[in-house]
Amino acid sequence: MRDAVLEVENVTMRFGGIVANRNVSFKVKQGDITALIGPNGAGKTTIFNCITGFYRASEGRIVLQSNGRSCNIGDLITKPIVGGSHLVTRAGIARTFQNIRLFKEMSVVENLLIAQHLATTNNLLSGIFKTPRFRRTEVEAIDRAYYWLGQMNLLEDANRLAGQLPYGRQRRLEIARAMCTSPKLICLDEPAAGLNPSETRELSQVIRRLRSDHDLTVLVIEHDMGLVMSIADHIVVLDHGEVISDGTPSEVANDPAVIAAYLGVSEEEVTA
Ligand SMILES: Nc1ncnc2c1ncn2[C@@H]1O[C@H](COP(=O)(O)OP(=O)(O)OP(=O)(O)O)[C@@H](O)[C@H]1O
Repeated sequence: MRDAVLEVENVTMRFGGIVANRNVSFKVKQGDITALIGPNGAGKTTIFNCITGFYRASEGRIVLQSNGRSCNIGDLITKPIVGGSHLVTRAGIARTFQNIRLFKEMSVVENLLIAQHLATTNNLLSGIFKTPRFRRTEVEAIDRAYYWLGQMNLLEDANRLAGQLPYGRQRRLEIARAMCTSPKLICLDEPAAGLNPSETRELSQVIRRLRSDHDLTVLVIEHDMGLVMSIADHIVVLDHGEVISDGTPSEVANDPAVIAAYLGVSEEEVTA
């Protein structure tokens, strides 16, 4: 049986009086494509923000297994002085956003180089003196950027401004940018939002290839059920901030609690 690369344990997230997530627990297994689904406002993005270190969970633990070590996400972001979500990226979690967040006035390749600067340990002095290590990491960063442009079929766009790319290409560039940090786990927040059917099919191939060719584990929030059912090995369903179902796609699709949540009726009405 494969190990879990990520364990979310009893996570509760409050914003003042609003409880966005309550006692959420699930595991993401190494090499799986896990989908997080649920109606609008179910708490999916909030749990993503806790996993990727943008929020500190009010209660509970999130643990990533990385290079034989257990990394507690809460500890990484609250580490004195140096703590922050960049340490989560360094530990091996990368993400994309529901609303594309590229540097639109920069070129495509510059977007990929900036992402890698966050993940490297070069400091100001090595930059000023252009040490051999600094030069080597710069060359590696450029090589990695072009490698991922190739993988995402974006090589011809390398020197265009990111904001000028068609929407579907911007989505692929976001994935390339996340992959440039060499993650173990990539978290994709609604990657198919705004894509047409042929772009969505291309995206599902890209996600499958990431897993099969790059030893990657994928956690994806998605509303497009066609995409979810075609790529996911494992689905976790949230409703009103809580996990209401967790299993294989067929288990979840036949779960009365899930059908009720999506139809907005009670579970008894579904089973009646
Ligand atoms: N920063 C915040 N401050 C206050 N309330 C918030 C904040 N972020 C989210 N919420 C609330 O938490 C709940 C869960 O929101 P969240 O965005 O996580 O849901 P979601 O499942 O991602 O929704 P969608 O599918 O519409 O993106 C909602 O009631 C939302 O209004």
